[in-house]
Amino acid sequence: LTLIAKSTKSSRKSSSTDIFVAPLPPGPRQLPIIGQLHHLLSGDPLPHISLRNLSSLHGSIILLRLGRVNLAVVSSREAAEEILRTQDLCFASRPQLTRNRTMSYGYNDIAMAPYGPNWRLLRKICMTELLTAKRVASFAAIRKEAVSALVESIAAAAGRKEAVNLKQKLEETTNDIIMKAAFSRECRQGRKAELLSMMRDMISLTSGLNVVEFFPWLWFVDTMLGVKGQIERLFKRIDEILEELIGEHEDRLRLKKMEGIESGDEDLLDVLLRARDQGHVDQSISTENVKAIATDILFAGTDTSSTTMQWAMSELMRNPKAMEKMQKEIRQVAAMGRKRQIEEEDLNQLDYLKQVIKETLRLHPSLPLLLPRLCRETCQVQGYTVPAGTRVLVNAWALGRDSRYWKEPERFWPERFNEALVDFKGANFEFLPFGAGRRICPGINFGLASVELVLANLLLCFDWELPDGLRAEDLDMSEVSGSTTGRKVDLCLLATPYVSS
Ligand code: HEM
Repeated sequence: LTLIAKSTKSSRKSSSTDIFVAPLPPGPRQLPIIGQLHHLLSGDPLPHISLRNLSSLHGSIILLRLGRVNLAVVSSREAAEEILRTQDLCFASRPQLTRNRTMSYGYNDIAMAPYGPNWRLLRKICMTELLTAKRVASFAAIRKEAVSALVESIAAAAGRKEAVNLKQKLEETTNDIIMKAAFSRECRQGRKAELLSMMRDMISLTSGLNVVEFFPWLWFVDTMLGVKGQIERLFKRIDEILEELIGEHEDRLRLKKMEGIESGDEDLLDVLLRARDQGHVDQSISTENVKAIATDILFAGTDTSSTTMQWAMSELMRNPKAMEKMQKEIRQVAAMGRKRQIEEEDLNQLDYLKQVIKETLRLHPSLPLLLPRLCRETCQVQGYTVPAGTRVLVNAWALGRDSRYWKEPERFWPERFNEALVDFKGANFEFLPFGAGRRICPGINFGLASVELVLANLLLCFDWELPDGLRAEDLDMSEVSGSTTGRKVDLCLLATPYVSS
C-alpha cells in the first residue's frame, strides 16, 4: 500500500517539489467491494469504541476503505495536532453527506458547508456577531428564567415524592433557552413544540451509519426505504415555520423603524437578518443562509449541552465525595451573597464546578468523533500519505481516555484539572470536546453558559438520591449514539429541596 505523493502542506519540512514514497496509513484486512466496512459493522455498536479498538490494533492513524470512501481515523495527540493545527487548512472542509443536503439548504449552513468563501463569511458573522461573549451574555435573563422554571418543576415533583426524569427536564430547559435566544417572543408554545419534534425526527433520520454514503450506486435505497420522502416532508414544514418566523421578525423590525424605536436587544434571527440586509464587501448572505444557520443552531445547540449536564449529574451521583465538595462550594457562594439562586455573576467563584464540567467533557464528549473533516489535497500526516478526498475522524473520546496522556484515565477525578493548565479551547490535543482549528465549535460560550448555570442551581437547590434503593455503583452508565452520545438509560433521580440554615 504505497503511493507516490507530492507533499504540499507537510509539517515535515519537505519542499513542494519533493517526491517521495510514503505509505498509506495502516488498517485491517479488506474484502472486495465492501473494503473494511465489516470491521465497523461487526465491532462495538458505538463507533467511537469500535474505532478505538481498531486503532489500538493498527496505529494512531488508520485508514479504512468503506466501499468507495476512504476514512482516516486519528487517535493520538500528535496526529490530532497535525490535522487540526499544523495542516488545518488542508482538513478544514466537511464531506457532503447525502442525507444532510436537504436540511443544510444544499450545504449553505456553517456546520456542513465545504471550506470556501461562503463558509468563511458565515463563520466570520458567527464569530464576530452571532455567538460572541457579549451576545451570549445578553441572553442571561432567558437562562435565569429557564433555570427558575426548571427548579420550580423539580420542586413540584419532589413535593409529590416522584422521581424526576432529568433527561426530559434538561432537554426542555436547553430547548427553551435556545428557542428564546434564537426567536424570542415570536416562538409560541405550539410552534416551538412542533419545530422541536420535527428536528428530533430529522436528527434520527440523518445521524448514524448510512451505507449509501459509501456506495453511491445504492442511491435508490433511500428512496425505496422512504427516507428521502420523510426528509423532504419534514424539511418542507420546518422551512415553512422558519419562513413564518422570518416574516414576523421582518414586520416587527419594520414597525420599530417606522416608529423610530431603537431595535434594542436582538435575538439570533434578528442578527442574521441584519447581516443579510447590510451585505458585506463583494459578498452577501442569502435568506437560505439565514435559515440554514438557524437550523444549525437548533441542531448543534440543544442536545450537546443537555447531554453534558446529564453526564455531569450521573458522574456526581456515582462519586458522592465530588458531589459533596461541589455542593459545599456552591452553597457557600450562595450563602455569602444571601442568594436563593446562583446567578451568572457568581459563576467565576465556582472553580470546582468548572473542574467537574471539564472532567465530564473529558470522559463524555457529546460528539466523541467531532464532526467529520475532509482532506482537500493529498498530504502527509505522521509519515503517512492521506489522499485528497479522504474523510477524517478525530477520536476525541479515545484521546480523553488514553493512559499516555491521563493518569487513571477511567476515573472521574475533577481535581486533575486543579493545577493542570489543560483547557478545551483547542490548544491541548488530548482534550478536544469542542474540536480545534478553523472549525472549532463556535458555540462554546453559549453552551457553557447554560451548562454551568443549570448545574450550579440543580446542586444548590436540591439534594439528590437514586430511586428504588439503587446503589451509586449500580447506576447504568451505558452510552447510546444518536445526534450526540448520551445515556442509554434515562437518568431518573429523587430530589429533596435544600433549605439553607
Ligand atoms: C456542550 C456543548 C457543545 C459541545 C460539546 C459542542 C461540540 C462541538 C464539536 C465537537 C464540533 C465540531 C468541531 C470540529 O469539527 O472540530 C462543533 C461544531 C459546531 N458547533 Fe458546537 N458544541 C456545543 C454547543 C454548541 C452550541 C450551543 C452551538 C450554537 C449555539 C454550537 C454550534 C456549533 C456549530 C455551528 C458548529 C460547526 C462549526 C463549523 O463547522 O465551522 N455548538 N461543536
